[in-house]
Amino acid sequence: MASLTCQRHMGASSRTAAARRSPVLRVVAQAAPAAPTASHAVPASKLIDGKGIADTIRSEIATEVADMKKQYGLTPGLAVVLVGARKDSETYVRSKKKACAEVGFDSFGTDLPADVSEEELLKVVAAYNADPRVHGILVQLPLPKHISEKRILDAISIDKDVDGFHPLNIGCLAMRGRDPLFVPCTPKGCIELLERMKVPIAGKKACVIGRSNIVGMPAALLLQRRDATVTMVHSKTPDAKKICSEADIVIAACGVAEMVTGDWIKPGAVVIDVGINAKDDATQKKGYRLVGDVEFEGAAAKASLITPVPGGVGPMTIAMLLQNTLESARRAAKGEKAHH
Ligand SMILES: Nc1nc2c(c(=O)[nH]1)N[C@@H](CN(C=O)c1ccc(C(=O)N[C@@H](CCC(=O)O)C(=O)O)cc1)CN2
Repeated sequence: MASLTCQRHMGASSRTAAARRSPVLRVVAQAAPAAPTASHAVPASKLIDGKGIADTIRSEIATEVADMKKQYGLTPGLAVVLVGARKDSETYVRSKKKACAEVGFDSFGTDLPADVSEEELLKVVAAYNADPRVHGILVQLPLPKHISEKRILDAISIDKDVDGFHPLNIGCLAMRGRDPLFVPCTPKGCIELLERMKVPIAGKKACVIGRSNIVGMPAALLLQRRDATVTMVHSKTPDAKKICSEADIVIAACGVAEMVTGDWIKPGAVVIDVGINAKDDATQKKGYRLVGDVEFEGAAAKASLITPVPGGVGPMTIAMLLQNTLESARRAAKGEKAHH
């Protein structure tokens, strides 16, 4: 096992299975006719424009990449590994590669069939671990059932773990006096939205709904590191609504479409919705529309600020991935490496 010195760097079931990964598309059938598209009815001053903020971050990154190329002759490189042919995963992988091209990164990709063996996948990861052109490695989740996600994520070099899912990175996130090399992209994006919107976090009550390894748990740790008083609620929490309705900041990542209704929200609270669910909507060309884990209009009526779905947290996930990869390339340019 690697012995890690990571203080050097700083930076920052349908129901339950979906909640473990996020933001991810979940399909929700709906008998009643579709409601009108949500964010139209809400004043712009209440909306957190995740897409706009992500675009700003991406152009900041493009400038830094150009500088890095000039100063060090180094181009950041991201490797994206896709196993199988899930439509949503294919879309996210395509978006990641496109985002790389737009900011001037090199991107590397390996697409493997759904029945690939764990050993083959481990070989691909090992090759990217050893490739000096690659500064970040991302294995798109979820993986097919026969592959141990744990084994694959553990195999990614912590120096290149731009998803921040390696247990050593998560462990450092959880410990006082330690900093992870990388923070998982979706929760990092949630905090970046709060910070760019100048939402005070220290001393505030925060409620994180959902306890997944990739969103809920790291989001709670990040809020706590910023001196919020954090309560995590989940499917076994008695009266989650009451706890949530006392929070100044709500991060909803439970994987249940529109579960968080207006009566969960304290007047003036800031609401960050991580969910992405497809809801039948006959008025839409595709026959569905995307909704979050928050019932948007009801929550927006109570909140001071709220993220829409789509256009909220989702685009930030990719912006944070680029940020993590850039940071990894910067460390490589400076010859920094975690101790193994
Ligand atoms: N290895 C990883 N796998 C997965 C992660 C992850 O962070 N690392 N997260 C999710 C999926 N995801 C990135 O991979 C992701 C999800 C959604 C979006 C996004 O921009 N969503 C848009 C809507 C897109 C649509 O129309 O469907 C939005 O919310 O506006 C980006 C990335 C699971 N797997």
